[in-house]
Amino acid sequence: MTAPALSLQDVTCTFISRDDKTQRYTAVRDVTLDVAPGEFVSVVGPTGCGKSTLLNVAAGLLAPSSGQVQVFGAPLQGLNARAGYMFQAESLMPWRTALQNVTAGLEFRGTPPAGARAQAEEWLRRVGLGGFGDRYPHQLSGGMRKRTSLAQTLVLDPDVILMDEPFSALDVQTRQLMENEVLALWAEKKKAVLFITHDLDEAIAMSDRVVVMSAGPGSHPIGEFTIDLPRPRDVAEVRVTPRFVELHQAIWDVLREEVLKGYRQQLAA
Ligand SMILES: Nc1ncnc2c1ncn2[C@@H]1O[C@H](COP(=O)(O)OP(=O)(O)OP(=O)(O)O)[C@@H](O)[C@H]1O
Repeated sequence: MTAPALSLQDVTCTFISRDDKTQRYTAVRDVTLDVAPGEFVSVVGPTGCGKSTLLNVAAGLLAPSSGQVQVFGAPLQGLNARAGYMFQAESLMPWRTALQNVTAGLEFRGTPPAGARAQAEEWLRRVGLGGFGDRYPHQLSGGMRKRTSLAQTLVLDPDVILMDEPFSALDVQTRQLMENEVLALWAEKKKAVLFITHDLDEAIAMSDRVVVMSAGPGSHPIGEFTIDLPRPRDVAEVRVTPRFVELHQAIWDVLREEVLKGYRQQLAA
């Protein structure tokens, strides 16, 4: 049996409160989650339940308080060199052009400049920004900046792609375009994807599997659903199919109570 591309095993993350050092908060507890090579898995859950924490653990940016992480069967130590990470926030350097932003990671890796430039140009073209390499981030629309970030992530050819609500800042139409583009790129290369979102529609439309997290503290998976919708998918069209509606209903039945719990906790805080 092939090892999972990413495997979180009994991962617990406890933080020390910034205001009161005697206070501890366990964001996630005993989380076990695998992503197979080529599999697209989404994690949904109420706000503040620890989704970003899990992604940070998978990226090797945060060491779990207990439990372990394996990447293609090997224990993760330090940064996850086989993973590419796409954040919710802007990740572009404003003083570099789109092309220079995409080449940055390759240069850092030591790719010779001509090769780095050729690969970056190819990726900008693939994300639909062929003629925009010389623009600075402030000269690009929000969607174009996201496309540049996507090229910046994919140019490094990561085996595992970690995405933390990458399109939440976009308008609905641009978002759906980007979701379809990501699915098309993913279908070409079939990398393992761990995708964090609070949007259940997005999770179902994109994924092979949706994992539902409970509200915190001590958040953990409470449901797992295989998304058997045929591919290739158009994220807008698939949402109106009877099977999508059925899956949405089944997942929402599990998620609803957790979202309400999370909301009450936020109000109390
Ligand atoms: N470095 C830290 N120190 C202290 N507490 C933290 C730290 N990082 C996260 N937390 C807490 O852990 C919990 C989980 O945070 P996290 O950002 O992972 O949740 P999330 O599910 O991604 O939230 P959202 O959906 O709102 O983006 C939150 O209560 C947060 O305040």
